[in-house]
Amino acid sequence: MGHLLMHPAQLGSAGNITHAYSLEVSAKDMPALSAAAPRIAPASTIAIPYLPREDNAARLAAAHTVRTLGFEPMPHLSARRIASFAGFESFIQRAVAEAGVERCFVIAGDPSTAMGPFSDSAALIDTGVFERAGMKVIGVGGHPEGHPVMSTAEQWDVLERKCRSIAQRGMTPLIVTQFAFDADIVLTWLKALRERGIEHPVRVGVPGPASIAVLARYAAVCGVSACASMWSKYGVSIGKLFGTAGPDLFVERLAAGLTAAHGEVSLHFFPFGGIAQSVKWIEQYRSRANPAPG
Ligand SMILES: NC(=O)C1=CN([C@@H]2O[C@H](COP(=O)(O)OP(=O)(O)OC[C@H]3O[C@@H](n4cnc5c(N)ncnc54)[C@H](O)[C@@H]3O)[C@@H](O)[C@H]2O)C=CC1
Ligand SMILES: Nc1nc(=O)c2c([nH]1)NC[C@@H]1CN(c3ccc(C(=O)N[C@@H](CCC(=O)O)C(=O)O)cc3)CN21
Repeated sequence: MGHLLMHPAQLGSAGNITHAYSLEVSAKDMPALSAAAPRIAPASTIAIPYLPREDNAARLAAAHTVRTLGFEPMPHLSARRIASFAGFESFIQRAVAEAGVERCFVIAGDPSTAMGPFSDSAALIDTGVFERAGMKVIGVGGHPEGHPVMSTAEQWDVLERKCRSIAQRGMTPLIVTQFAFDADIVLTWLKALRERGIEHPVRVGVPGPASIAVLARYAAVCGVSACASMWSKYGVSIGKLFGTAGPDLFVERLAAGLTAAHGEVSLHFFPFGGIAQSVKWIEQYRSRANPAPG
């Protein structure tokens, strides 16, 4: 991925964990992305979640905006929310034609039953629509905290199969994990992933700085655990469940724990507190990790 923008001297130093980060920005937040764009490295990946209240026109317009701003749009496709094969195929074809989309992220989605013909993300991959449209990278979800319906063995099996299918279709698999508040759980999961011989790049989901109330609400909506011990590890004391919290301790712990055995790892930010706040947090983290010489 040709967007090395840091000075070569910075590579390999502590601040490097934020290098080539990606951001998740929904269609309604495109004005905020445009405002923050000068502070984000050109060609950065911007994921566009498949939110239930947005339609395909809004998602395609967002992908176009991302491309126009000089970034790499990565639309999400939520298998269970897609009503028809034709709708799926035309969305992908239009994403390519109108926004030059080359990467997509597939996920089952939260509905307990499929609204159309696709009950899981493998079903989308197996249509062949992605490679026929010229897609280059397909992202799949990683679940370091576990999965509500699958056993651990099933999770690895499903992840391996999806990655194999993407590669066999001539595309590059990418694993993007659900956000989490406990870096140790992510490190353990990464090690297990590599021990299973899954060597594809991983983007670790990181919650952007936000009020603790907002973080707790997103955790609840997304089924992410946020118990007292995790809050405390995240740097939020239980007597102080107001105010805001950033991923400082999470990212520091992750960066400190990463070794060559964890393979290629970068960060994917969920800017729950707003795009500008996440970008500012990353700038501040970098300047702390890589103080200006002199
Ligand atoms: N702690 C939680 O509550 C978590 C929830 N999830 C949810 O699980 C989904 C997993 O997505 P992928 O990894 O792309 O799985 P996937 O598309 O690869 O599907 C794997 C298997 O899980 C089943 N499955 C997936 N989502 C389901 C759901 N919402 N209800 C019942 N069965 C489901 C599928 O039918 C399939 O058998 C996410 O969309 C998310 O909604 C994921 C991780 C954590
Ligand atoms: N299980 C699961 N489902 C998801 O949809 C999901 C994840 N996990 N993990 C990460 C991202 C985060 N996503 C989300 C989830 C919910 C909203 C949402 O409901 N937004 C509301 C505001 C909610 C609030 O502030 O409480 C909105 O109106 O945009 C947005 C993005 C999508 N993703």
